[in-house]
Amino acid sequence: VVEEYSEVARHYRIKETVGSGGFAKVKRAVHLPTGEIVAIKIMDKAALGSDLPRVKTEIEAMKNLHHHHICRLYQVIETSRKIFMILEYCSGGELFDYIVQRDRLSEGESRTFFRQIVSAVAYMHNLGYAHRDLKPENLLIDDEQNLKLIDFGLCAKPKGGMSDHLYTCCGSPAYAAPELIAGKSYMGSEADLWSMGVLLYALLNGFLPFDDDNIGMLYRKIKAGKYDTPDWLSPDSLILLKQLLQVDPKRRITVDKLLNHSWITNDIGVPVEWHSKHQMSVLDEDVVTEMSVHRKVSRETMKAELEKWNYDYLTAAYFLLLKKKTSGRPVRLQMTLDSQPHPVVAV
Ligand SMILES: Cn1cc(Br)cc1C(=O)Nc1[nH]nc2c1CN(C(=O)N[C@H](CN1CCCC1)c1ccccc1)C21CC1
Repeated sequence: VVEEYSEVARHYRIKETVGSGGFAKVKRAVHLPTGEIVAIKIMDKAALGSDLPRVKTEIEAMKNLHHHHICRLYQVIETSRKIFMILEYCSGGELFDYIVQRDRLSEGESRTFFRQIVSAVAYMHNLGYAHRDLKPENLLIDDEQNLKLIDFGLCAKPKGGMSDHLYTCCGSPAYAAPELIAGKSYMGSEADLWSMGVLLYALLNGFLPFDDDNIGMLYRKIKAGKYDTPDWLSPDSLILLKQLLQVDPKRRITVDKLLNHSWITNDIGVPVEWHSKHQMSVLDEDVVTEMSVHRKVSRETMKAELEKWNYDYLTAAYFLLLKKKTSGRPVRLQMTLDSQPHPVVAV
């Protein structure tokens, strides 16, 4: 087992497990060169079996998705038996647990979170991706109360663009759109909007619009599209829920219409900004300086290496130094294990 972790252990000190799912587990870790906290998603290739393509899908998608409300991928390490995804750490855990702990959220808090979800989904849809598994378990809260979207194993980027239809039935039943469970061909983007309706309902009520222990009954409820409307729901939120939980996908609201929807802009006044705050085209000069000095190479050499975006330890060091800079911490790399001078034995 040791050799499986040797590559990871060179740059990371692995801490406790924060989540374990079917074929993967997630551990908190420290990135030794910067001291930054990260999350490492560890998957055993043998245990993955036929699910291995999902991991490749997730990795390829995350390499193209750079957004402040999408969990960032820093590095990928593949050994003979394991795949390690080094990802952004969110200390607030899952939105799901946050809602459960509070029973339900106020309209104001629901709006703050929902705007962040709209921002991430609008960014994805405008890049031609559909998430297809939107639910509170896949939204993490970071240390600044920002939501970060995770789990892109089911996301799709139809070859023919967003107008192309998808066929694979996937995602979690309670959040699945009627056309998806009807087995019809469907648009990933339209299915995402339905899931956002289920999400908004869960934020505002603390329970699901369609729920049943019997999967057949659950499907019938979803296809009927009828849900309870507790008296604490405002008229505006009822209107928005109705536009999202439209059984006919062609009549369902699109994410572009959501950006300046009256419920979305209530009390805030401005539409949702979906463009990414992360820009990838220009490398940050301070970070390049620190890295080129630390590795004793010219800035040009370091820039050329970084622009390959290999998602190796250089990519991780770049992103984590940049995160330090934006958080106002010093842009400094510590000596890592392999570049540490060997301990001199005290004579
Ligand atoms: C729960 N929790 C409590 C604290 Br404090 C921090 C966390 C926490 O999970 N933090 C965290 N930061 N970054 C991540 C996580 C969890 N995490 C995850 O990717 N978590 C998902 C959660 N999915 C939701 C539905 C099924 C599984 C996961 C996927 C596979 C195996 C285990 C967990 C990442 C790596 C992106």
